[in-house]
Amino acid sequence: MAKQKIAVVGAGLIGLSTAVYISESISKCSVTVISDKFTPNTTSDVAAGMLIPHTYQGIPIHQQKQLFRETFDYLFEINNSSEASDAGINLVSGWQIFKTIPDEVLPFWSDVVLGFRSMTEEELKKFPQHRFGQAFTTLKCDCPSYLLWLEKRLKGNGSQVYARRIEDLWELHSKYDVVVNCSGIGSRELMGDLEIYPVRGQVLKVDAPWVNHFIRDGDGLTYIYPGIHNVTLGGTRQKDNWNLSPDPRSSKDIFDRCCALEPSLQRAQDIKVRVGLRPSRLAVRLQKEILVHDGKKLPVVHNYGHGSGGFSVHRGTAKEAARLVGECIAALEGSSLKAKL
Ligand SMILES: Cc1cc2nc3c(=O)[nH]c(=O)nc-3n(C[C@H](O)[C@H](O)[C@H](O)COP(=O)(O)OP(=O)(O)OC[C@H]3O[C@@H](n4cnc5c(N)ncnc54)[C@H](O)[C@@H]3O)c2cc1C
Ligand SMILES: O=C([O-])CC(=O)C(=O)O
Repeated sequence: MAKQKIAVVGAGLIGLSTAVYISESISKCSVTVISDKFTPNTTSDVAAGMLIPHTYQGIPIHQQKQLFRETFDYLFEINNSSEASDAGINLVSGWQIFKTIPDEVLPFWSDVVLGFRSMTEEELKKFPQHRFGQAFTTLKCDCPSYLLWLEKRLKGNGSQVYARRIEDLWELHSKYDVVVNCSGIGSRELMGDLEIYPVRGQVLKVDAPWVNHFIRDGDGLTYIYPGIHNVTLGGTRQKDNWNLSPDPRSSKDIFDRCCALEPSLQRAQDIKVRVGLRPSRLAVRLQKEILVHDGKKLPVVHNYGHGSGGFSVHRGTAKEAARLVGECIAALEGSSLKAKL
């Protein structure tokens, strides 16, 4: 039987990781990634890349935990291999601190990260404004390195990668059997999905190599995340704001908030400002859809809407998207067999 041709739209974290999963798990297909932007110009490049889950209101907690666990285990294996530095993956320990005791003292992901415990009184002395904290070790991606590594893996296994903007998924019908839509915030226009909205995030990427412990305020607004090449200082969360230009007042506010938690950051050098639009939705859209037009059918698998947590769940959602692609291929093969009989 001829190989089924799969087009993946989008070359951010979700498109590339989904394309890698499909190409490495389904032998009877060829994979092509088509995207208008590539690293270093995607939202995924702006992210801090920390594996700390955000809660999706529209997904049952046990499923979110499973998506996180699959992603953590996958990246932990890379971290423990000689690929770690090429892939830009490292382990990082640190603190999530709270001004008041949170409702969830033990979050659902506490037994997936490593060594989760409450902070001691001694540790909390560093943060006089905060009353409670969680200490743990998790993984961090250097996002541009990880995206390049995924792209290299894809090209290495014979997949194709093209730069092109898609206005309508039907453009792909004549050449591809199944389309996988990983266009992130682009799905608002491409699919007319009004459930997806941007949450603007501005961060600073700074040089401060002496900072090697992460600090995250539990309010989710202020964070200091040391990575392989720089430290990410955050942030902002501005719902429905599409502005990709850096705002100098936000930069000063972020810097001041981070210095209040880690005063040594006053000496940080080489400060770069980055802005990204989190593709936010009540739940990730991880679903099969058969588009029908003029009697023709186009099987589509959607995988978009990861909001603030794409890095934390990407491998899990890639696996589920690949399973749905497998179902589409089985249905196509079944119908072509029927047509021959
Ligand atoms: C400031 C900030 C910090 C973050 N920190 C973290 C973190 O620490 N941990 C975490 O888990 N998550 C974090 N995130 C969230 C994470 O970045 C996102 O969830 C993730 O990057 C989404 O990936 P994506 O591939 O869906 O989107 P994108 O990276 O936006 O990729 C979408 C792709 O689709 C392409 N595309 C769109 N429309 C079309 C079209 N019509 N035709 C062709 N191509 C198209 C785009 O060019 C792009 O290549 C952060 C986000 C921000 C903004
Ligand atoms: O909240 C965090 O710790 C980082 C993040 O995911 C974001 O800014 O979206």
